[in-house]
Amino acid sequence: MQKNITIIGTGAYGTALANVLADKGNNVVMYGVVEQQVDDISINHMNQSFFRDLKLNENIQATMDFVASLEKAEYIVLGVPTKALPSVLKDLSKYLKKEVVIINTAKGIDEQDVDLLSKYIINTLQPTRYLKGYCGLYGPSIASEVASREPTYVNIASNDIELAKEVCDVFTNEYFFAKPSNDLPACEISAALKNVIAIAAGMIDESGLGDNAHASLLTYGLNEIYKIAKVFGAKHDSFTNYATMGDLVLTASSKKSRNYTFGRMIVQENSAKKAREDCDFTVEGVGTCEVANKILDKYHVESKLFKVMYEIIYQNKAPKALLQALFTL
Ligand SMILES: NC(=O)C1=CN([C@@H]2O[C@H](COP(=O)(O)OP(=O)(O)OC[C@H]3O[C@@H](n4cnc5c(N)ncnc54)[C@H](OP(=O)(O)O)[C@@H]3O)[C@@H](O)[C@H]2O)C=CC1
Ligand SMILES: O=C(CO)COP(=O)(O)O
Repeated sequence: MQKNITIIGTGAYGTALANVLADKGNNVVMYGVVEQQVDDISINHMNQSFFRDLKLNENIQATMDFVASLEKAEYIVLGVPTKALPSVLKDLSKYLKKEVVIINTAKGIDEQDVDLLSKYIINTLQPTRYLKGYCGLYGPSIASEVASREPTYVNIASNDIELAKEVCDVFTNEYFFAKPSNDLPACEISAALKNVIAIAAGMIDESGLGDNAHASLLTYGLNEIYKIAKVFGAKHDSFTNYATMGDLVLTASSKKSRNYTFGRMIVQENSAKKAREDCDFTVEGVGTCEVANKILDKYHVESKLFKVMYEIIYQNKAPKALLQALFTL
């Protein structure tokens, strides 16, 4: 059955998911803060800031009017980066007037409480009494490929598995396949932390260490992610699904990944500081690396990989420290 869905954010992923949902026959309204993107979607049925000449589903509407965008919403997809969530949630708390299911796609960790992003979102919206349910959507899904309607599998994770199944039905179409998971901590912690491993993988590959080293890093990284996710109640069984292993393999191997590309820039410029200054695209792994280190401290977890990545990104340690930490005796 046709659902009314609002997507917050007219960036790469919000737009890709709008296409998925509209192709399924849902009514999709996007809310954006960038006029050029909103107009491009509404008038030209394109979002050329991200997808050049790709034609989007013509039924997608876009607006800069937040209140109007929420009017009919039954489901709200949060399609903004983690750092934008506080302001989006503040606005939602103010303007929500009917019950909605929230589907978050931001890959991050709550920096303030050093805790799950889902907990932060739920705790912020619960007092409104309009939060009907919460899910996270995670998996190996580069936005441009999703927008081009290339086959993609993701997990919809929720503490309420029946809700996860319902939301999977809302998203699944002939090229986008959503599978339910009841392990929200595994999916969301892994979705966030894999971006740091992707930066490390970009560094390893740009250093010319070879495919063996690349695969070894991913194996090591997945184990380190599990060690940290366990703190939040993640189950080991969940570490072979799309949101965990799948997204790590993709993001840490694809030249289309911004985190991986940023890792390569660090080695090219021989400085994470310089790479950060030159980087004009969203790289969630940078912020996540800092919170990951707060988790290590708070919960007394050891991780050589996350520690050295913090030193490289935030303490100006030379990029070669990664190789010394992982590939020397
Ligand atoms: N791109 C991808 O392949 C995938 C991304 N994700 C995740 O999705 C999240 C969003 O990423 P992505 O779409 O790529 O990011 P982008 O940088 O492409 O787009 C983010 C969009 O959100 C806008 N925005 C920022 N603040 C607000 C706000 N307060 N209200 C409304 N819109 C706002 C930005 O505007 P402005 O430019 O002005 O800041 C921009 O249009 C990230 O957490 C990412 O990890 C998940 C899977 C795949
Ligand atoms: O999370 C992603 C794919 O699943 C997108 O990765 P990047 O943010 O590194 O481009």
